[in-house]
Amino acid sequence: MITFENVNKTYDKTKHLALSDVNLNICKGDFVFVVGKSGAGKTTLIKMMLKELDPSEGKIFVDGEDITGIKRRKIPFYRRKVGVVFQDYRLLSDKTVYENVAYAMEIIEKKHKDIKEKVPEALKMVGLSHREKYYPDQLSGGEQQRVSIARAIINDPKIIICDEPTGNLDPKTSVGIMKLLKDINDRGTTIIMATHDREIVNRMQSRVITLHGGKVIGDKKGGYDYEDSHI
Ligand SMILES: Nc1ncnc2c1ncn2[C@@H]1O[C@H](COP(=O)(O)OP(=O)(O)OP(=O)(O)O)[C@@H](O)[C@H]1O
Repeated sequence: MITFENVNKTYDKTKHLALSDVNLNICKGDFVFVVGKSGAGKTTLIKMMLKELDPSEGKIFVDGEDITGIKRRKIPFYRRKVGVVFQDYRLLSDKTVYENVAYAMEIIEKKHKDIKEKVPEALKMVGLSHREKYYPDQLSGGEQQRVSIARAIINDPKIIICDEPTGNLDPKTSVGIMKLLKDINDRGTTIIMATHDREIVNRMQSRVITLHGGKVIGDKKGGYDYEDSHI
């Protein structure tokens, strides 16, 4: 589903490699954590999957397509395959919960009838049917993150990429968000999640890709229990 082949990234030609010879293969339906200390390259890796950054060298394939070669005008079509969840939710403050989720369908010109049918379904899935008419600033952090997850799934992406989705949430709320992401994964959506949260990684016992200094230094199923002292 996602393949990195010999990917290198330098932001500045005179500086070090932000990613160095990264080779990865993520399969359909995987739940993958990307971990590593600050500056390890997690965000760089994620931005490449979103086609916000291109590798300096190497290739990235997503769902059989070489995304390094996609023309600029085709990028919005590529991004429809990928849902995104950020640490800071990124909801539109002047739109209600319903409107925030509906907007993701409106911008790709989905029919009004489909929007009316699908948005309530997505809000039900994330447990927020009763908050449809609320604005983001009337919601807790956990509720705002649920809205952003509803927005991420509304166009049925094959992949959801999460950058520190629990970074602003307390442990109990984080557990609820992880349960929701696991439910979405159980329905067949591939999930890639960058996180610093060891407890969550240990609890999930899923695949963990560890980056250090831009290199993949670990890739195995289990917890965040690397012997490597600098992680
Ligand atoms: N726009 C940029 N220009 C120059 N260097 C950058 C840029 N963005 C990131 N870097 C460098 O690339 C390396 C990897 O950064 P990246 O943001 O991917 O790490 P990260 O693991 O996501 O860190 P964090 O956990 O703090 O978000 C770091 O050395 C960083 O300084």
